[in-house]
Amino acid sequence: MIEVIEVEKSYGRKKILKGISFTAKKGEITCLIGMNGVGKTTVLNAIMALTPINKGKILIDGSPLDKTGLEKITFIPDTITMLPKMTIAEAMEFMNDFYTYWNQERANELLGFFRLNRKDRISSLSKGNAAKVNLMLGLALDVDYVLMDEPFSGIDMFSREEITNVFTSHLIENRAVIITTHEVGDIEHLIDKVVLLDDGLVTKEFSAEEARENEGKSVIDVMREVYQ
Ligand SMILES: Nc1ncnc2c1ncn2[C@@H]1O[C@H](COP(=O)(O)OP(=O)(O)OP(=O)(O)O)[C@@H](O)[C@H]1O
Repeated sequence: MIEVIEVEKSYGRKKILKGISFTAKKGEITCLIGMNGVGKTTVLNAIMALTPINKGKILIDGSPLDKTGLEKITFIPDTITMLPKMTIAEAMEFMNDFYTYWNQERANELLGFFRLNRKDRISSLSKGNAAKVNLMLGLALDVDYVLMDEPFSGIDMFSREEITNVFTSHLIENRAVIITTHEVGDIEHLIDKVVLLDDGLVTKEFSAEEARENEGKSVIDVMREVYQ
């Protein structure tokens, strides 16, 4: 489990996170939802220790973040970080050389799943295919925790569909996934847990299924209540 406990973060004098707490469990997709600029990426960066926090704690499987904890997590940023001149095959080789937990079999399966051509250059990819390569590179690591920053942002409907299909496949099962988004739309049915962020705080953390079954509310219904 990832536990984010009372985390505070300022950039200069601007306080972005004012004491954020939530958990993300294995076998669940946790969705961090909030308007643009609320601090979703900052939360992911804090979990990955890419940005120092001012207060609070982040625990991975009960322990503070250290090198071992970080090796259990993959962070899939919202833009591809591979060199544009690389082919997909070269990007895969790079990941294989760099990461102990790279799983070539899983990478090949993801390539097939997304119908990607390993000879294509990163620079020649459409936005949708670049997003798929990005996901393939992150998901091919055999790690328990997957952080995805806006995986659906700015891509067409069919690519979105293919990407959502990955979430319901065995390629994800048993991992803890944290996704950030500012629009829930067509991923609503995939989400197990919702964490709503507003003005530096978690305004609500709830199970999507419980809201549906107990209150007959969709995630969007709950968001309307909280934000309006
Ligand atoms: N390195 C930085 N230095 C200063 N300010 C920053 C830095 N990174 C982010 N910010 C500011 O912190 C706030 C939160 O940014 P963040 O990217 O975490 O938001 P977000 O919720 O992910 O937004 P979006 O949905 O637009 O991606 C924004 O006001 C942003 O301008």
